Amino acid sequence: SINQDLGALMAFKAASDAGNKLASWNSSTHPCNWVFVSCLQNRVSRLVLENLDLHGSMEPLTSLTQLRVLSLKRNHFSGPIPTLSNFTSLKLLFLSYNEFSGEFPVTVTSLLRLYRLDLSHNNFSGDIPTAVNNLTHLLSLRLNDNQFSGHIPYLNLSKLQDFNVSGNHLSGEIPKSVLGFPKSSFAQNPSLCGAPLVKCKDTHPVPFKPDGSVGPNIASPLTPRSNPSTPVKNKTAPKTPSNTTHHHRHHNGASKMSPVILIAIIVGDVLILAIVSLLLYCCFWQNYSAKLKEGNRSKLLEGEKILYSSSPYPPSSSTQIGLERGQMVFFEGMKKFELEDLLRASAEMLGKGGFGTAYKAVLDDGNVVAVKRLKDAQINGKKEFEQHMEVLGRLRHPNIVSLRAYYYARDERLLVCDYMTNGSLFWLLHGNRGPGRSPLDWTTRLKIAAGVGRGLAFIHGSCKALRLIHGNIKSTNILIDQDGEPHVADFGLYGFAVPATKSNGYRAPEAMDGRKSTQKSDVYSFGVLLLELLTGKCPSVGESSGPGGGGAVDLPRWVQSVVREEWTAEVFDIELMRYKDIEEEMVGLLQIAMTCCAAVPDQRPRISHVVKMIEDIRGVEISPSHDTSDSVSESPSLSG
Ligand SMILES: Nc1ncnc2c1ncn2[C@@H]1O[C@H](COP(=O)(O)OP(=O)(O)OP(=O)(O)O)[C@@H](O)[C@H]1O
Repeated sequence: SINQDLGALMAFKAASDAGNKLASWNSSTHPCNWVFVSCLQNRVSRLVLENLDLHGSMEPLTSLTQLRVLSLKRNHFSGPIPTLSNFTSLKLLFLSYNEFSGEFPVTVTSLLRLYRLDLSHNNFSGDIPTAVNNLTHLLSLRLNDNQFSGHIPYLNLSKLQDFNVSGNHLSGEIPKSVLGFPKSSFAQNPSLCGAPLVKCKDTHPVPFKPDGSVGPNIASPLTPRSNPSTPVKNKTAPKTPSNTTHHHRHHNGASKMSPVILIAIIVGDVLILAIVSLLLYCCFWQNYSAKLKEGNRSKLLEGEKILYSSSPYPPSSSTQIGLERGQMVFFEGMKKFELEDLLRASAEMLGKGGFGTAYKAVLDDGNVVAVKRLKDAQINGKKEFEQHMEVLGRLRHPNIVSLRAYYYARDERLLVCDYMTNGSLFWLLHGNRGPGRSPLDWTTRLKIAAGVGRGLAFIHGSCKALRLIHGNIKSTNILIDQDGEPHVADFGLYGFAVPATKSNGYRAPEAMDGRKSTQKSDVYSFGVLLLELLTGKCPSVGESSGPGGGGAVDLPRWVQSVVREEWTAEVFDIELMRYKDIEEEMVGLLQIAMTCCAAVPDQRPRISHVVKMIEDIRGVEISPSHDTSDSVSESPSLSG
């Protein structure tokens, strides 16, 4: 009960807090209200006591049976770690930067829900036990900067993304199962050898699995996570007997062959492979890239040609510039220019969407704008188009892309908007996944979620009579400006669209059968966008518009299919695993996203309410410059 938790915390304070840093812990108040303590269902679930000059033993804490998160990082705890078997709910355990000593705390290996274990920067010694393999959920294992010795055991942890044993006294060859981790994961172990460190001098035997078979490379950080469209639980393929015998057989067969023949075969294979690759490169790639360049150029020229075909005549200087075949209309905040200026501007195609093609245009005066050439679609007539633009052109909000001008002619319709220098959210989330990518950190994602919500809430609330909707919320329509602020683009074009019949991954179920979108279907799409931010997965079913971050998925259905306890380990973007203490915020946003994605439109909240809920997640204005809670953990060894 909570009284038992209170007793444990008071005993711990009495034993460890000589400096009285926990002065406000007082048995006459409820422990769930104490600093550094969080509760779930009236039990202590989270205790983060970092850098508080605490000493002695953590023993009294071991009776907090409902603890999920425990961090005692950067204190002066010493001696062996007590028995931790009572922590059956524990998911994150951070004991780094203390003076703990003794053997690896083997009772930790019975905490089957654990997915982050950080024992780094202590004085642990002895072997790293093979029993760490019991911790099948482990994403992060840090044992660096201790006195561990012996071999690194064979690790069969398929989810492991972050692994560090550097700065110990480990010896022998690095097992193949952890081969994919970088050098820094193993550095400063003078007797450790094999890839990615220097080759072993003696031919050490390949490390064997506990059952004696040769270990395949399972725990590589490059191993992709399971495909979310497949059933979620127990995705680690069990090692079948045939599997292991195969490795055995291979190993035995190879050992019978003379090393010279073996080397000759390998060298031969590599040579053939290299020649074939070179030929393929010469034949196809050069051809392909030439075509690609030509294709882009011709598209641009084609665009320009059509633009020039509706070439203007000397314009007047009034707001509405009269043209023989069309009119350029400017809205507030745009320095007037002539259509000719636009046509003369150097243009670069940004992309093609459902409504037309977008270009970046640099005007003579250096102003950069985005120009969208609309396809014919369902634009009924000039009057209707103009009325629509008049409404859109007046909308101004820090989180929407401002429409600055438009041009209407019989066969040409252009929209001129602010150009957003940092591209779309789609590219920030899914582009360039792989080495060298800088991931989108958690605070930025939260800030984008709140900003997009505010932009959408503004659109929904801007014209009560018209009940404006966006109709096409998706990550390519969220553009980021030079300050990293998100802007909702392409609003209001929905009115020109043919009613949709197919899913694009974001569309609400009721908006797919030809029915009109509503503000509630916008909320659904916004919910999917939140799931995209949280999972890093691309929801664009059937629309391959770029490199997806792990395949296209029906995100609401997938998240629903994962049991809640597994959300953290299964659902969240692996790139977010490097940030600490954000689990509750992520779960909070996930819950909001799922409410937005309710199947019945009436059960979805209004967007203004959603924005409030997002802002309440952190309780302070969400801005990266004031961020303190996303501490990037030291040397994350994620490589993708
Ligand atoms: N104002 C802008 N500033 C910067 N880039 C833009 C701007 N408008 C569009 N883009 C870029 O051009 C690309 C194509 O945009 P466009 O709006 O034509 O298509 P889309 O968003 O992919 O699809 P849809 O037409 O269904 O909205 C977008 O992915 C975006 O990156």
